[in-house]
Amino acid sequence: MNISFIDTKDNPPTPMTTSPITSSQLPSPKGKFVVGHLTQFKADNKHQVMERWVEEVGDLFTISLLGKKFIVSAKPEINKEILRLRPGKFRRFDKIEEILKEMGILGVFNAEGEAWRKHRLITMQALNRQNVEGFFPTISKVADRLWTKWNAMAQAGETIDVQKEMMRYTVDITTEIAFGYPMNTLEKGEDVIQTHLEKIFPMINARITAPLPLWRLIKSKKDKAFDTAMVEIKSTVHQLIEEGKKRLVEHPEIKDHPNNFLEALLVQQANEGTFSDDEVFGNVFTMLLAGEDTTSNSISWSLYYLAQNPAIVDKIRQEANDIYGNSHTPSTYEEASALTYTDAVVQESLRIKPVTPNLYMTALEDVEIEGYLFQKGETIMMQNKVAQTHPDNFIRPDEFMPERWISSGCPMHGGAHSPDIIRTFGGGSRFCPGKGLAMSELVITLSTICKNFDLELAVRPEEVKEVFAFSMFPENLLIKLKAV
Ligand code: HEM
Repeated sequence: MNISFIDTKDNPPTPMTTSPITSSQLPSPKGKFVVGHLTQFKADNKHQVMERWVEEVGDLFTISLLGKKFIVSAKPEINKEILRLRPGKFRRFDKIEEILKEMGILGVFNAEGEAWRKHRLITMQALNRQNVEGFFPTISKVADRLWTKWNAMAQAGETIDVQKEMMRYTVDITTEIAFGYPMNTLEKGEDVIQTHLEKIFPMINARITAPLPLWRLIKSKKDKAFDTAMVEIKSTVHQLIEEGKKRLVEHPEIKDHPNNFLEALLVQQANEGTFSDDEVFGNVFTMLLAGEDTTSNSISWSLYYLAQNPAIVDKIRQEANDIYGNSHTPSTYEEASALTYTDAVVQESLRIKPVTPNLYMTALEDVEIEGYLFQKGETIMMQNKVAQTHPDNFIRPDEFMPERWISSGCPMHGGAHSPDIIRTFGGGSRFCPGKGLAMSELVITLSTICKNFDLELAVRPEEVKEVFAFSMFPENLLIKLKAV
């Protein structure tokens, strides 16, 4: 049975000067009796469902999932303020903390309040500019491996399953940077850690978005496989922690120049004793969780557009030839940093296809923002992609135009351009600390690919679907390559 909620799209509630609007006064899309909007929300493209609702009822509304009310906000000024008011007045949706803790993961992503600060500090140090520069040889080595592999695939006329390939590529980079584990899934195929991670990541998403925690009552085959994978990963990382501690004693100079994130955490643990082994594990695992899918899916989305825009590929190639003409990949961090056109391509891709189109936050107290009152305990599902692809903020928003990020020579000069509303990396004090590393990986990878190959979509553009599972990825993205 369908019931009608108030639809106030043509006549939205406007904040009065004296009493702010509360969630009970907000409109709602049409839902179903008892389950509310659950049936539509269960889809793996729930971000698109919510974007459709924004078109139907406006940019601030409520939905109901099994009787629990959630606020959906696509208002950039409200979302920015919510992100800014953490950790004091808002927190990440508590289900994320609950699920990760249940899995034995305690790190910067799911810590809150004061506990979060100590995790944040060390994460920021480990991912600072100097260390990102130090990670360059790892990225460059794996990019070179990608070139070797894709060159062979191009010669053989093979079709490339981009998302799958990019997962392997970034897991190789991230595991080495996170804990010095030299994985080579690109060339050697299956790796025991990779196989476990492939079971763990989708399950985290499934549990965070599950309406009921059924796995606590009865364990499915997948739940059992997940438990085994978690035990294996923990034992591997704890073994690496022991080896790292030994290295630190044998080579005290590591204290000044930790080679990876795990070593940086162990130095902190030895100096201040503020981190338990479980917290060291939690943060190393968080690096994998936060840094892998996001980066690999962002590269995949960029390739989706590049495979349809040979003129942009030409420009990236031209820039690569000018800067590092004789090698397959940039040879130094300085060369990679000079790839400004490629950087613009990356920024455009992160604008138009943010792999994190939504972020969920809960109010820790009553907070009034822009005439709306968010009450203690209410959860706000922020839909940030909407503003990033809206004509008020970006001229011709649905077109892939890297030039909009280059101020000199920008053909859209004078048109709408609001870089401040981009939330692909979040905002406020919990802004993504891995942005520098991610940008570096993206630029080096795209430059390497375009310098060496012409790309062509092997499917029609409309056959590539946006799917959301912890982050948003292009399903069915197949391309063909031709070596140049
Ligand atoms: C294109 C790639 C990436 C995207 C789009 C991305 C996006 C995000 C977003 C949206 C958040 C939440 C921010 C907020 O709540 O305000 C976040 C948090 C985080 N990201 Fe990233 N990320 C990327 C890559 C990385 C990488 C490579 C790493 C590290 C290896 C990383 C580590 C983290 C961590 C540790 C947090 C939690 C920070 C905190 O809660 O204080 N991310 N990221």
